[in-house]
Amino acid sequence: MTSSAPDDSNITSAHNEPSNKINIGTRRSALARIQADLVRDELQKAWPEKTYEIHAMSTMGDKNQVTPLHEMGAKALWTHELEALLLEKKLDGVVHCLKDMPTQLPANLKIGAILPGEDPRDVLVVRSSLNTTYSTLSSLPASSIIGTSSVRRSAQIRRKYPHLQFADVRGNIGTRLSKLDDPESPYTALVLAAAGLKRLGLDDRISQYLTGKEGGMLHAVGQGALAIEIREGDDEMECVVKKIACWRTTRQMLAQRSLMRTLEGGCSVPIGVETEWVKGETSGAGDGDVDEERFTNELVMSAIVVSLDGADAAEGEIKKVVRNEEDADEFGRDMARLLIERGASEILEKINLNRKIIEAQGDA
Ligand SMILES: NCc1[nH]cc(CCC(=O)O)c1CC(=O)O
Repeated sequence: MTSSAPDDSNITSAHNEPSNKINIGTRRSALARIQADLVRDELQKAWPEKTYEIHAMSTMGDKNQVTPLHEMGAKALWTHELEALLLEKKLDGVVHCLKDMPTQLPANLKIGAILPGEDPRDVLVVRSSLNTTYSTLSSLPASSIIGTSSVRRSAQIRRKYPHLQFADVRGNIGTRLSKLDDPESPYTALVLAAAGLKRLGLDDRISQYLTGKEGGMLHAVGQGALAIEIREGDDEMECVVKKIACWRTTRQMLAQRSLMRTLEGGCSVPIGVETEWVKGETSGAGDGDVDEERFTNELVMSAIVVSLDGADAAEGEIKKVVRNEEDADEFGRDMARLLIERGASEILEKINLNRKIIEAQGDA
């Protein structure tokens, strides 16, 4: 009934098949496959009469692990080959970590559904040989090397822990963990997303959970959430995936993505965010699950834009009633406006200018 195709050649045209067969695309990493299986299982529960096939494919982003991320056109690399198959109707939906999706999707594609979120936090993973000695960022000795290729992570850590150093680390989560533990490795610890580790059953590698309060680290926009990308106008597929969507997570994520879109930051720009539903003073009248919404219709968002060296930051926190997706979008724009008032544009302009100088010098 379900299988993982080893390569593109196994893909048959979905539009030639009976419409109760759903073709789901995903990347080839262990995590991507687990995520696709998770989505398939949920769909199967929601629509047991349909059949599902998962097509796992490697993408350019997976193959090229040498070129610095910000020089590769960033996020599109992980997604565009799968998106081409989606547009050709060889796939009906593509499962992504929402974090890896650009805020502006290609023409004729859209997010069909956002699923209930996994833990959105970043975590510290200390090298096996040292993880009984050190378990927090603050306990790491001076000049410890943190493996991360994310400027959002390194900039925020630099801000709070200026005695730490950083080195790039790339590859799937499994690859990164083996690089960390390799006796020859320079790394003392990595910072990773809790969601990926938990989905892989690697929670036992987590040394410290990082949040705004703990370690001064806000996570990436979209972190922890899975999204299903579909074609615009594919109303049938939209109806299928909407049944497994989570409206609460959807609104959080739309707010986060609206912030990022307004600030025009890609994944290579240090924007951190945290959102949480809290019990509001006003009640009822949402367009989601009214009973539940009565108790938690206010969204709190904390966000930060940091300079690469961690010296400058624009930060803010907003709490607001979010009753629908339009409110969520507006919430993100409000937060962007607040951060801009507090100097975010200057920080982002400086980062973009530095990148242009480096590119002009041909410095890979
Ligand atoms: N950029 C890679 C990536 N994209 C999504 C996740 C984790 C899972 C998620 O955030 O949903 C990861 C790994 C990481 O950052 O540690």
